[in-house]
Amino acid sequence: MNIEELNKNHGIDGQVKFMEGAGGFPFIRVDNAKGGAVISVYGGQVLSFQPANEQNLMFLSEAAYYEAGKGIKGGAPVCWPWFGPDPQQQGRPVHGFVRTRLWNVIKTETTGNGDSKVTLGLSDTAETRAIWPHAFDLDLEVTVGNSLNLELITRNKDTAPFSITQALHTYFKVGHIDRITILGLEGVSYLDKVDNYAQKTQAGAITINSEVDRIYQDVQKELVIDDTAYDRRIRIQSSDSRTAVVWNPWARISAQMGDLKDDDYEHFVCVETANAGSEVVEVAAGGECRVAANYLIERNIPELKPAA
Ligand SMILES: O=P(O)(O)OC[C@H]1O[C@@H](O)[C@H](O)[C@@H](O)[C@@H]1O
Repeated sequence: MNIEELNKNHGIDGQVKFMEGAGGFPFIRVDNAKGGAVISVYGGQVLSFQPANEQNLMFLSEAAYYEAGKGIKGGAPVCWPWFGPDPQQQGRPVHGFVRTRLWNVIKTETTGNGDSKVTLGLSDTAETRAIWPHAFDLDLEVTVGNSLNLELITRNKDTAPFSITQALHTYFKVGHIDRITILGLEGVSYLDKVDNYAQKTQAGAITINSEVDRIYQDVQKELVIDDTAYDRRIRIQSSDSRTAVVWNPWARISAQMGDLKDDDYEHFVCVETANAGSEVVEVAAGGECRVAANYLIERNIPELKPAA
């Protein structure tokens, strides 16, 4: 992909700029009055989002790999057409294959309210059909404004239905893992991956003090990460998703992962907007399905302040 041509065809003066990023991958720098973002065309992956006068929303590992065939650790990887291990146990990659593909730039635009919108896309090729034998168009629409909006659209170009699971596997930056609470999953049942997929029920808000890897099912629309270290709340509003995945690797796994520093687990949590576990989506021939997440940072919430 030629950066000069990308800028000529899709750059927007002062707002959307293409550049060569880490690993030689094309990156997109988005800036407007409300916030900024960096998007990698490799992986179709937002790497950072920073509303004006705010800390970054996202964790991006300093030890991340920027190499063809490897996922970039951090930001918002796209897991598709399956979430987690290969559902057919054929040794295909965990979380599918689109996070390790170079996507196409479909279009860039400024919306009516001054947000910047970038649409990336990926379609089947002989190589993808050898991994997953279906014809598809996959689009990711990234809208950068006061909040960050991600919408993933799957179109089935085949003559037969296909089934997918999927996730927006976002890594949220937190002040310290000891100082966060995740709200909105109280009383919700989940599969506990660190306890052999045992089915459990969430008692109260989530706090994290050991490895957590859970698939929550029948989830309502809004979740909140309440971060008292950064004195902010991240509001996660999901559409067309009934599954939420909460993941923190904790110390041992963080130290084992080559693309995380030993203590990185203290500074992120993944709260993923998904269709996964028992929520498998069937897409009719010629049909489409969507999943979307909106991330908004709120600060200085009066009800969080101690009474005067
Ligand atoms: O592939 P990544 O980005 O390292 O993420 C891996 C993790 O992703 C999470 O979504 C899964 O629930 C975990 O089981 C898994 O370990």
